[in-house]
Amino acid sequence: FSLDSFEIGKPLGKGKFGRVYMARTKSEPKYIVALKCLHKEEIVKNKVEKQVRREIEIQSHLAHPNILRLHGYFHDERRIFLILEFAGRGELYRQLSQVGRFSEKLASRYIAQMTDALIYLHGKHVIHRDIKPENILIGMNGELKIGDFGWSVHAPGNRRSTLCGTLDYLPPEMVDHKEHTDKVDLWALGVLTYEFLVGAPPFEDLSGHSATYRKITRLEYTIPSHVSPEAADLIRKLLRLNPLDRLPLKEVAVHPWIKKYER
Ligand SMILES: CC(C)CCNC(=O)Cn1cc(-c2ccc3c(-c4nc5ccccc5[nH]4)n[nH]c3c2)cn1
Repeated sequence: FSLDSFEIGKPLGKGKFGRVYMARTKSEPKYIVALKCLHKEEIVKNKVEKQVRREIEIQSHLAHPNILRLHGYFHDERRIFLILEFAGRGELYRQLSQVGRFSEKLASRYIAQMTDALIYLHGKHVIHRDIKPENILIGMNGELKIGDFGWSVHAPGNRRSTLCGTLDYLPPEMVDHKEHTDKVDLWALGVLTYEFLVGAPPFEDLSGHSATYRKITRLEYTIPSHVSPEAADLIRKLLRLNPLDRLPLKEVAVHPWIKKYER
């Protein structure tokens, strides 16, 4: 592949270190993809070439219906191009902000898909570490696709550089810069379940980062009464300070709130 193999369409947003465009292969079969353009000088300037190489290496070996595919990549002297799967219904956080919060049925089916994807990732000793609505896309048939692998590492990981963006999904062990395991994704799954049902993350504190840190490390959150007892039970079993106390993925997959709505 080269840039010449594609007709470039509308911009789909700006991911990390670059922009993403809708694109179509010129030759038959005409394939719609998301073409991400990364600028080499940006990558070098931000000293993330190792991370980008690792992310490309990780993502190119993953194949799961709920994980966004990296079909391939190529580069010219200035840029790296990633040929990513096009997700037909766009960004999950947009859907969530449009409707406010999801029904129990939709939230349960989404969490079941995320659980499947995490079982697959952890089976390959990959920790995602950045599960949040902004990194999840929706496919043509309404299925979720985990996108960005900006922070995935081979377990056990120990994040070095500072995190940018929201802290809402950070588990206590990462707040305290402790060594962490794949159990960080279980915490994030609990935060995601809460946010799908409530419309805001459990430890959100708009007054700033330190307030959010404090709520996380003290496990300060409340579950609104409209959330069903089964969903509340699952949230409580995932949002545990001790990573070893969090419900394992195999048990999440058969939890009553998940079984209740499965197809
Ligand atoms: C190597 C590393 C630094 C980057 C590797 N990871 C990514 O590139 C993660 N990433 C995926 C995207 C992305 C963004 C948007 C889309 C879309 C998409 N489909 C849409 C439909 C309607 C409206 C918006 C849409 N965006 N499909 N696939 C995408 C893929 C952006 N960054």
